[in-house]
Amino acid sequence: MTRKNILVFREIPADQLSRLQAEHSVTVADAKTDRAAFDAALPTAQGLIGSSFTIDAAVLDRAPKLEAISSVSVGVDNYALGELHRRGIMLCHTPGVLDETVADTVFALLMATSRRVVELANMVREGRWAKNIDDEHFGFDVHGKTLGLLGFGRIGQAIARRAALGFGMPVLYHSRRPVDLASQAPQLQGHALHTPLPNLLSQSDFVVAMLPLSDSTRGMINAQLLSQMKPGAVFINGGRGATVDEAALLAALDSGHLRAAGLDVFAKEPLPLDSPLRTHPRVTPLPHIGSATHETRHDMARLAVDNLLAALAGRPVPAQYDLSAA
Ligand SMILES: NC(=O)C1=CN([C@@H]2O[C@H](COP(=O)(O)OP(=O)(O)OC[C@H]3O[C@@H](n4cnc5c(N)ncnc54)[C@H](O)[C@@H]3O)[C@@H](O)[C@H]2O)C=CC1
Ligand SMILES: O=C(O)C(=O)CO
Repeated sequence: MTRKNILVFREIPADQLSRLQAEHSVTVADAKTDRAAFDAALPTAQGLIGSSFTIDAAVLDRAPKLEAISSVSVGVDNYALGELHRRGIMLCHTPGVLDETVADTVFALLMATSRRVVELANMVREGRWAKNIDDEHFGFDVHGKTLGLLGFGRIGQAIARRAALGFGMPVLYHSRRPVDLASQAPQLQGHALHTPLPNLLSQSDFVVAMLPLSDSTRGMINAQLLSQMKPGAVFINGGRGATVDEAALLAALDSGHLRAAGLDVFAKEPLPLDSPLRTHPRVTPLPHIGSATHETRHDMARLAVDNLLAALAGRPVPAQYDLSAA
């Protein structure tokens, strides 16, 4: 079998790197921290594997031999999809293996915002627990409340299962099209309802965004949408930061219309030090850790390596991203 040139543009676990090295010539050059080495390897690269780096037309122009990119992520918003399609370069990603872990993270944000976990833990740590806790420190229940999901795909449904089956929460969802629960998510039958967006927003105690970033979702969660949310509702974003107008979100928090926000993702990451979201007392910010467990990051890397090895060998690829609509 012909050995091909693979460029690993963000570190992957050693056992998965070895699988690539067994079959191909591999260069490891972090695109963000070792840019010169990355640039030097691009002209001969036939396969790329990594994540969290923008691969646009300018990068592709310098990679004339490229056959396939394997992203160690399910989201593909940092790739120039139309350019990949036009140039006949395959894109692979890691759907499915991270669903449960990301849903856990979203639930951590639901609990943290509602029960004021970070704020009250800090009160104890800083020696400010001076009297019995009373209503000044009370939170709000999560169980039994209504959950509105923007995005009801693989991860949205994993969140819905936790909410409906574990926390007794009615689930309303908004997606591009209704999901046939009987065949695709039987556990959610009778628990989740495809709901017109205005109704979902006005009825939900928690609105969770689990949307991909695309032309249709960029800035979708804007002032108008936020104003339709129930007064006192909590907003959680586990999808992509740029689906939200962050200034409008801050205004909705400051006016008291929204009670709190839990954010794993931001329009700009890492979150700039001068972002008011970083220190806002009613925002729980996380550094994009949705899938960041040892087990799941390893599973993602393994699937990404499976994808790339199959793509370069011309075998069926486990998780190819469909570029035909790009
Ligand atoms: N915080 C984190 O660490 C992570 C974030 N993500 C983000 O979550 C996204 C979703 O992942 P999956 O559930 O696997 O994707 P999916 O493709 O299974 O589901 C996407 C859902 O969004 C809906 N949707 C898309 N465009 C829409 C629009 N314009 N209006 C209404 N609904 C729309 C679809 O109908 C579908 O229900 C990823 O694309 C990624 O950006 C994924 C993994 C980890
Ligand atoms: O997979 C993704 O899209 C992420 O954001 C990180 O897991």
